[in-house]
Amino acid sequence: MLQKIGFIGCGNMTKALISGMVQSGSINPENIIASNPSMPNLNEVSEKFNINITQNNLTVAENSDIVFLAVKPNKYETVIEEIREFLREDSIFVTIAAGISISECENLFNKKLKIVKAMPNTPVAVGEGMIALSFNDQFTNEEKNNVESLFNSFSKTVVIDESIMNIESAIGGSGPAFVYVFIEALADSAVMYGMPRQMAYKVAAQTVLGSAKMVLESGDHPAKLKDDVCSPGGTTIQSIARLEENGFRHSILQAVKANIDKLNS
Ligand SMILES: NC(=O)C1=CN([C@@H]2O[C@H](COP(=O)(O)OP(=O)(O)OC[C@H]3O[C@@H](n4cnc5c(N)ncnc54)[C@H](OP(=O)(O)O)[C@@H]3O)[C@@H](O)[C@H]2O)C=CC1
Ligand SMILES: O=C(O)[C@@H]1CCC=N1
Repeated sequence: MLQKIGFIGCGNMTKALISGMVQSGSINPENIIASNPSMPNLNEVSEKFNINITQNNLTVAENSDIVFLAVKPNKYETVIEEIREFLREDSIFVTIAAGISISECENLFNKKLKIVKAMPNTPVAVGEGMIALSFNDQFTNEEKNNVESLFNSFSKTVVIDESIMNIESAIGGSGPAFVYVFIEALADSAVMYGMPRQMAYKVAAQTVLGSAKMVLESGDHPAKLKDDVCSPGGTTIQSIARLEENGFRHSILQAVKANIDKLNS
């Protein structure tokens, strides 16, 4: 059983993961510990979620069954060097860093460890996360199932081959930022015509949420769902024509390409 869950680095992604874990009710906050050099984020998660906190990464490394390394990719080498002798042989190490591969982590540890590459996104904080998982060759099927069950208890998950992890990262990990820009733009355009701003955010966000649910639950192709909204000679098709004229789809394709190019650089 994966009883004790540790986070090294308590930034935006750790705060979202802890929020999702605790609010799902599937993980007892007493079994979560996070470390960070500075205190403000630690105090925030301690006050909000009642988890354990420390400024010492080794306390997390030594006392956790599953250790998330949630620092920026450029800090990986230093932190792995710091903790490598302190992780237990049977611990599971989870890397969530964009663009860092399992084999890079294996090389930094320079010993056999159970390593999961996980790519979460911030909506995990509200129970609507998407997490992709890849495992190295050190897991039994039962251990993989246990890890998957843990992630499934607070998020949607998908197990993928690591060769497509950067693609998943570009749309699943980064995607929420694209969607927030879309929501903000939609709301701004309503504000421009006089709608109160908070009302505009509510209408725009609920519209995105409902549309996403239609894709997930109807099983219909997104193009069919779009066609259902576009009345012949109506208003929506005027907007769609303008979006196409301005290269909306191409712009998204280019945004994802830039993301993947950066991950591969
Ligand atoms: N944000 C996101 O949506 C996603 C992020 N990720 C990945 O998650 C990781 C973290 O990203 P994110 O949370 O956004 O970044 P943040 O900058 O918000 O958080 C990083 C945290 O690491 C802490 N830190 C710095 N040095 C150390 C150290 N030596 N030991 C322990 N903690 C340290 C920082 O503390 P301090 O501020 O005190 O320096 C900070 O709180 C990245 O690798 C990123 O690729 C993956 C998917 C999505
Ligand atoms: O921007 C980043 O580098 C991270 C990875 C995925 C989301 N945020």
